[in-house]
Amino acid sequence: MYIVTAEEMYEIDRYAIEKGGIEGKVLMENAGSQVAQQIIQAYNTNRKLAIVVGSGNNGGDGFVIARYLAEYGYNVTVFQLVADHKIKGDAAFYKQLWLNTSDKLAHVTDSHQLKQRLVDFDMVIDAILGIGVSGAIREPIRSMIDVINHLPITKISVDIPSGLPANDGIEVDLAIQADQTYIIEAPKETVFCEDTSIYYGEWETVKIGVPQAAYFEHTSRQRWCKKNVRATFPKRNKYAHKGTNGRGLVIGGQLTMPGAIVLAARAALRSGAGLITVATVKENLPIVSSSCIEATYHLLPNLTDRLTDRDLEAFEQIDAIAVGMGVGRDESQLLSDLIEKLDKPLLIDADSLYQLKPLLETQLQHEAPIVITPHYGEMAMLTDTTVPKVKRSPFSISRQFAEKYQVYVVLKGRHTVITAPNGEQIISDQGNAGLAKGGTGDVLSGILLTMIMQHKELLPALANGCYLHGKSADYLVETDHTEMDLLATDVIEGLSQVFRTLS
Ligand SMILES: NC(=O)C1=CN([C@@H]2O[C@H](COP(=O)(O)OP(=O)(O)OC[C@H]3O[C@@H](n4cnc5c(N)ncnc54)[C@H](O)[C@@H]3O)[C@@H](O)[C@H]2O)[C@@H](O)CC1
Ligand SMILES: Nc1ncnc2c1ncn2[C@@H]1O[C@H](COP(=O)(O)OP(=O)(O)O)[C@@H](O)[C@H]1O
Ligand SMILES: [K+]
Repeated sequence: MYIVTAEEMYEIDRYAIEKGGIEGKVLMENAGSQVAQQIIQAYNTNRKLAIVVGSGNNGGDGFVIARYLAEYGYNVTVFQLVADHKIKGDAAFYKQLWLNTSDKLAHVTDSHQLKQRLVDFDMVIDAILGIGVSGAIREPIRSMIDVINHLPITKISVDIPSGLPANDGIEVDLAIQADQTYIIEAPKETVFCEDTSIYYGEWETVKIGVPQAAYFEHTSRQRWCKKNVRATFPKRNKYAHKGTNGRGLVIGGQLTMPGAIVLAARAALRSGAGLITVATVKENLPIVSSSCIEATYHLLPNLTDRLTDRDLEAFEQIDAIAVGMGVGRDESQLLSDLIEKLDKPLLIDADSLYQLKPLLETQLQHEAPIVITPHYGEMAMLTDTTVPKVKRSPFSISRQFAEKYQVYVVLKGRHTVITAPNGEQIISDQGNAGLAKGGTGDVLSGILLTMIMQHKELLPALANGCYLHGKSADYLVETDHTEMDLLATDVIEGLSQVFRTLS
């Protein structure tokens, strides 16, 4: 499933019209009829429906919906919130079709009037503003949105809750708080941003006949589903041996944080790595090795000093490295050596992201790919901004960072945004609030390390790793656990169930 900005959606519509040969009117008819079908399936006909329409094509969709629902037997009234001359083009055409069969069109020009008129209704269908919204919401629409939000009736938005921007990075002024949104064709970026997803309520997409080719040409952002995992997950070779399944190195677990590296190592092994070596400090060897007996060990005097020739030689056999889980935040020569002296795919997580920050000022001398896995706080630190700004702009901040430093970015959260150095993006929205607990990020790093070693292409590798991690948590809260008691170690154990669903 593709995810779009407003500009991309307009380009996609244009493609459908100009190259696909589908008239704009047909697209609007399809949009309205498809939304009406969804409403027919979800809500019975004894409801009294108000459809509020604005000046643009979103309002045009509203007139089409009105016609279909009235034909089906609903009691429908359309409230036009703008002057007649503002309704133009296809929207005006569908307004006329509505008037040909119904006299239930009321002009409402102020919010008091709207409030009085809507008290008799059970449900309001919001076709006031679509993706064409720009700037602060102007009066009288502003007060009207406020009135609708305060009505104790079901609110259904068409395409996008009116007032909400489609693109990330824009501060929300005022928007309809919908119970349900029927999104036309493709979810917009704000569906997946923490501060804005709430406005959509439940959401579903309706297809209106836009050719897939339009998406290939105009967007490079998609939501990762089981279908994508199945299509890209590498098959286990019958004749595989441990060497062919990847030799990974995890570096971390200083004195006060031995658990972090155990979680990463065990998660890497559970997700299919052939061999995992844990590089950690001598003092922690007993606890770490007894918790992960399948791994091999490489001892380091501390986790910040330069790597010796002996270390570099030992790491030469390694296919990929993950560093940062419980290494502490002191300045690190070790991280610079990993970047400059070992040309292996390198995943940088947790504390090592703090150590990476000063190194970003000089060009990163690393041919093999670098993957960083920050949560919002770490991303805010890396980009000298605030957590609220990262939450508002997860797509754009990730893209700017990935393109500027030519790294892969896995920005972790309820919706994890994965970005390639060329700006291509994937959203992974599996998982639940049970994952909001210390250690789950370490588990993700271990899983991602294995995926990096086993896939040919890195973006699907990272997306598949995030899918496994989130799906394991989802499976666990549906069976033996809840969002309260779920532990990072459980997420490792849940992986086997997820693998079963993939075969
Ligand atoms: N071919 C197409 O373009 C299709 C468009 N569709 C619908 O059309 C919508 C987009 O249509 P439009 O581009 O006409 O955009 P809108 O329907 O969002 O309307 C934009 C108009 O709203 C008003 N407006 C914008 N910002 C405002 C603000 N801050 N305060 C008050 N009023 C404001 C302005 O009059 C502006 O011209 C989509 O969301 C979707 O619902 C669908 O019908 C499918 C096909
Ligand atoms: N509410 C949530 N819903 C879904 N996933 C979540 C939620 N909270 C956290 N996660 C996931 O859990 C992991 C937490 O990582 P992180 O914050 O680095 O944890 P830690 O550093 O303690 O191991 C990330 O993969 C994130 O996407
Ligand atoms: K709307």
